[in-house]
Amino acid sequence: MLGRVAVVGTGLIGASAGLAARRAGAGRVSGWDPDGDVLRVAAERGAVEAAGTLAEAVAGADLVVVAAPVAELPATVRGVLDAASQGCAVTDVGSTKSAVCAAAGGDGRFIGGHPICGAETRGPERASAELFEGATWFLTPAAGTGPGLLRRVHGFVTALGARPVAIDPDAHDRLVALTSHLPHVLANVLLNQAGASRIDGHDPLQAAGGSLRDMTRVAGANPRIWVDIFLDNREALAAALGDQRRRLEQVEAALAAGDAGFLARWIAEAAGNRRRLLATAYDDPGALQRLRVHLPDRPGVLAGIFQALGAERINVEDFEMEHLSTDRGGTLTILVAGEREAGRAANLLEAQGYGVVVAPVIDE
Ligand SMILES: NC(=O)C1=CN([C@@H]2O[C@H](COP(=O)(O)OP(=O)(O)OC[C@H]3O[C@@H](n4cnc5c(N)ncnc54)[C@H](O)[C@@H]3O)[C@@H](O)[C@H]2O)C=CC1
Ligand SMILES: O=C(O)C(=O)Cc1ccc(O)cc1
Repeated sequence: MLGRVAVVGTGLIGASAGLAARRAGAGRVSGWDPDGDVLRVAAERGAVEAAGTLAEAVAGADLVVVAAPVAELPATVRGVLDAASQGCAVTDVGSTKSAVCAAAGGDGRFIGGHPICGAETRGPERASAELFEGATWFLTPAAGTGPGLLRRVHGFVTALGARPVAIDPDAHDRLVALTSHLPHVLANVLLNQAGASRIDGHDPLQAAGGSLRDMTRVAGANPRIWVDIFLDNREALAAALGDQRRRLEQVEAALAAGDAGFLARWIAEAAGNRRRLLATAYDDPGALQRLRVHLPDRPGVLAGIFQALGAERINVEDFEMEHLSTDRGGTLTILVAGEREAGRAANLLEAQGYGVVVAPVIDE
């Protein structure tokens, strides 16, 4: 039983938490956001019941979820702890944990939190009750955390479909510097580098293939969130960037020396690491096959393909649609488990007149 929940900051993550809490049977979900329009939309979407003030939202709650931008979290969490009852658990969803945990000053009611999921968008318009399904959700219990309150936050995270993982706040910040903040920095660097270049009159962005698109999905993500995250985690991020620079220098040196052996070993090491990365999302990543299908830009084409695969009971593990232009159509990438299934899917789509390229996701 989730009891009464309050959400402070009803943007993308806060409103998603509200929707998911309601779906999981929370008694009542009240919400507050300093932006009246955001709060109104969150309420219209059924994520929260709008409260007039932070104190009104928090009054009578068993659990408060603070979902404000990282720079606002220390002061907001302190304000929530002042307003909340002695038996109320308080958590947050911020992308960094050290500063907000320090600001809570050892108050046993606060347990930091961070769901590892999201979208390159913001605001309650895009909120979804399913956002947290299957996601890792870090929690930072401390020595003074009350066991009953930890059980409440743990139960809340589980009820939203996520997997709670306990971690020390500083370790959390070093870990996400590597897994999330560094990739976001590099996505912006890659696009700005290609975007600022002209090669013999050509704009590289007009001629980019799948690798640039795949590596820059998160470029340009919500600056209201990401400026705060980069600055708040600047130490761990600087260390990660320093290590990155040394690794790039190794590649530069191998290129200068024509060291094919180094390059082959380096690629093989990355293939092994990619297998371990995918193993967290797929049961047998080695069996995954990637089908690339070029599609015309016409309504119903995608539905037709999925219906045909569904009728043959071919399970689509994952897919992505890359739209090129109205004239050039787009590329559909489908992941299917097993060579036999991939072959069946390719035959089916070729019989419908599509060109299909099949390749293993991990090329041994
Ligand atoms: N977007 C994502 O993919 C993820 C974001 N996070 C974290 O979740 C938090 C919220 O991010 P989003 O929902 O994506 O951003 P958002 O921009 O959609 O929502 C943030 C909301 O916080 C409100 N806000 C600003 N100052 C506030 C204050 N002092 N008190 C209460 N609310 C305040 C804003 O008006 C806005 O509605 C951030 O700390 C972010 O680091 C965590 C995991 C994933
Ligand atoms: O995986 C990523 O880096 C994302 O882009 C989604 C995301 C964004 C912010 C977080 O704090 C956690 C996950």
